[in-house]
Amino acid sequence: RGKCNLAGWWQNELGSEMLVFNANSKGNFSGEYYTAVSSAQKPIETSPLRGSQHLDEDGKCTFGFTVNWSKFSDSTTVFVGQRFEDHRGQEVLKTGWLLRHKVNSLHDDWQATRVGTNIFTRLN
Ligand SMILES: O=C(CCCC[C@@H]1SC[C@@H]2NC(=O)N[C@@H]21)Nc1ccc([N+](=O)[O-])cc1
Repeated sequence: RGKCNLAGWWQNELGSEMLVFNANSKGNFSGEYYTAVSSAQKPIETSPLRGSQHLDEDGKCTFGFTVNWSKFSDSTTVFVGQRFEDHRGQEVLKTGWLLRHKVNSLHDDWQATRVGTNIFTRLN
């Protein structure tokens, strides 16, 4: 883990928040995701995340994690990104994501995957 400790509370520009628990010696971690936005029909609920990170000493580790939108939505998001420190030494997680929601037939598969980016900073 060294300088690349992702554990703690993060927020992104959408107002979503996530709590990341300490990674183990293999770089695997888990946590909880509280999305501020959703296109699902049911009320938003806390959802589990699982991921893995590199354990670079320089603090610029890459990582990925999957959020299973548990009960409120039949969908899954995978985030992939890297940790940086900005000019003020503030930690930033630059991420890209793919959001796959369940569709009822192969004919609808074309519309099932959304893509985007999120920037996370530590929740003060
Ligand atoms: O809405 C959802 C589940 C919640 C997704 C939140 C996304 S994850 C990437 C981005 N970063 C965040 O912090 N929050 C958003 N599932 C869903 C989406 C679309 C449809 N659909 O039918 O179109 C159904 C369910």
